[in-house]
Amino acid sequence: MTKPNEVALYEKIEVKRPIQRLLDLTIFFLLISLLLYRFLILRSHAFTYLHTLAFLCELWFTFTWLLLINVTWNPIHYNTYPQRLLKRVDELPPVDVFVTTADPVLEPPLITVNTVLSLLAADYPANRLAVYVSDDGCSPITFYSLLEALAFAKIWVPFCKKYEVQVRAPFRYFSGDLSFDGTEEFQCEWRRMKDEYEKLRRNVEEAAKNVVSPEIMRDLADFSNIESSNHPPIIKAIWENKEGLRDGLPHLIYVSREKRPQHPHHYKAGAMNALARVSGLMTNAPYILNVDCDMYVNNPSVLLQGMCLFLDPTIDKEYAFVQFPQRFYNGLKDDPYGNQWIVMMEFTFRGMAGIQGPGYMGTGCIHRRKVLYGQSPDGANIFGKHYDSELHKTFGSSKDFVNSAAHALRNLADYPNSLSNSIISLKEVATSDYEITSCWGTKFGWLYGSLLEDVLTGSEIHKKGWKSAYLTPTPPAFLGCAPSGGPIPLNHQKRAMTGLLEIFFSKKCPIFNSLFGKLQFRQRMVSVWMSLWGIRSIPEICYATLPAFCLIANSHFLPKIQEPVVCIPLLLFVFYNLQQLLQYWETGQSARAWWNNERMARINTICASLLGAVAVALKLLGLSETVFEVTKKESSSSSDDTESSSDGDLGRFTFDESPLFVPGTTILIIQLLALSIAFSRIRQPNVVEFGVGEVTCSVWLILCFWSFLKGMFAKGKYGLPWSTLCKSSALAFLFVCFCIMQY
Ligand SMILES: O=c1ccn([C@@H]2O[C@H](COP(=O)(O)OP(=O)(O)O[C@H]3O[C@H](CO)[C@@H](O)[C@H](O)[C@H]3O)[C@@H](O)[C@H]2O)c(=O)[nH]1
Ligand SMILES: [Mn+2]
Repeated sequence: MTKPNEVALYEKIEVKRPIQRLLDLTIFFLLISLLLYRFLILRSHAFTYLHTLAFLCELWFTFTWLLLINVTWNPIHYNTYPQRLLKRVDELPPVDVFVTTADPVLEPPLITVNTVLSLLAADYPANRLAVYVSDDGCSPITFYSLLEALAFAKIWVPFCKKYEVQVRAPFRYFSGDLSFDGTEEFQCEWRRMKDEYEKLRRNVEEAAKNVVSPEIMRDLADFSNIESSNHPPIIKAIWENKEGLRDGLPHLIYVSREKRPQHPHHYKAGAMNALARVSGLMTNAPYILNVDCDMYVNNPSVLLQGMCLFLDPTIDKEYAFVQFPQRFYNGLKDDPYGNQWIVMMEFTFRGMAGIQGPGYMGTGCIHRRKVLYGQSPDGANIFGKHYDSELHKTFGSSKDFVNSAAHALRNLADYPNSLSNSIISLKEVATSDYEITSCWGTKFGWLYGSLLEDVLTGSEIHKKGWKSAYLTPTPPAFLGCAPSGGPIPLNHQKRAMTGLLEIFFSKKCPIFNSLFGKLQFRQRMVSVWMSLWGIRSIPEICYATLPAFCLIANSHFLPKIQEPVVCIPLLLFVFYNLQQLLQYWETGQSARAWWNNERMARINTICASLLGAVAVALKLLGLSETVFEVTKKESSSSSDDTESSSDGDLGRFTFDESPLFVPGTTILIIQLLALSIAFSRIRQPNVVEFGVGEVTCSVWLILCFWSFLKGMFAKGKYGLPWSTLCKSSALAFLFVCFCIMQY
């Protein structure tokens, strides 16, 4: 598909990475050799637990390596031609945009406001765009902030379009200085805009501190005496583009779905489904873009870019969704928390794009509405029928909604476009018990059952045979806020691992589910690779204890330095790290960034995945439910964002009492004890069984957990709390006793 085509709106280009492929295969070959070596040892010597455990772990590493090669083997790049699109298409299709926010404290409203402003100002006809904000926190402050945002949008949007501003989230735009190349008029307007934005910021921040004037309180009457987890639905059209002006402001709608303690609300997936229904009644656009509240539009042409893939006349098979990468604006130099995911996006998502398509990442994605409503590529619905007169059984009891869904499924554009759709229907579809008799969340929509509703929803779409695309425009399409510190990224990671394991242990497990479905074989392998991420902690922790075990019990699991086979693990170590390093260089990052990510990967698997596995085990045993903990977003737009930490502390790892830090601290203490015991033995060289291999592994692990080592001696949030140190020391002590018993 690389032939240049005059009429095509996009083209797909294979990305050539011969060195990566060569390294992939070399590493695979070395892993197989290591397995062979292990196997021969097990056969020639008597059975030992040590070698068996090492063999099993290495078998696992080899298997996941093979899966990873499958993921990254055929990277694809898409080029899009929005200019051709504008010439070819008279009327662009409508798009509904969903923004989700859940907690005005963890997600400061100013962040949501900026995201909404960047969406209202996107390059797309205003009469074809509607922005829906879902507020799961049902917060008057969020609502009030949106009212304020609207007032500012009335001057901000024309300003952006007149001067072709690139970054349309004001907090980012005004974080830089005025460049003095503009005309005098521009400079004057720039200053006025900046002042107005400052006013908006102050109002929003003061509202968050509950300093709201009485007149405003009148607007907020609906929110009085409301609990965020127990309230009726609140739906308000903040702005309606009544005259349908192309250059006006898009619709802006606030939605807070009903919540009642007796009905599960299914977190974000539940919010998205409620938005799908509300927007179905109001605008019913055939395309839906969704972003998290912190993901602002960084490239104003994103919607046009996406449309290039949906509207291409030469296309043979439609795309179900177009995913943009997750990129972050608050990334620190050299990625100290390993939370910028640049390599992961570039290698794995681009790789998936070369198979059936990238997974859905939950944000920065444009979907076809009918696909979310469960339609298959051949037009059949979830029951395999092409026309269903009993849609109400699927979509719930609202006749108006069923009618709108029928329109969407049949690609009809004549849906009455009015925000003033009867308020009774609107509230009906946003109630907390609406879904009870329907298939929402079970057969279509955003699916329930995992904290990673995105992975689940995306892979169900692929299973129907749909493909998806991955667009990586420059400048990046969206930018969000990456979690930083210590506890926040680990919690974030733990939630992801929990979600993956929930999928793995559910009826939707990619290994068995619809084994003969329309999922391409290699895409199935991608799903398996992804869902297995959650259990990586177990082999990794086992393997991480092997060198320590050997040092204490005076034994060895790696070949000795004088044996020729030592070159297998040695080369494996060299080539693996070389390949990783090359990936960081290829994406324009430093060696330091590579190292930071390498150590964070160890910390994440050993700490976060393990606790994710525990959470899922408790869920499977029926002891507790998994909870979607919203990630804290820092409002770097506020003037007092320096957070009392000096520059030198930027990127420094922080700790709290969370059990997340126990596994890592334990592993570290074990290595330290093991090394000291080993050194005490070196004085009697003829009895020493362990070798350079074991010592190197142990030292490597200490380097990976260096921030924990520093945490042992630091104070405050930079120090490991006593309780964690005690728990970990006790566990490490038990381990050492166990090893000494084997000696
Ligand atoms: O009950 C809830 C909980 C969360 N959210 C929203 O969900 C989004 C994601 O939450 P966040 O805490 O930022 O999670 P992240 O891990 O950063 O999100 C990633 O992971 C999620 C789960 O896979 C995806 O849904 C997201 O799109 C993806 O960015 C935010 O907009 C929240 O406001 C709700 O609307 N309702
Ligand atoms: Mn997020």
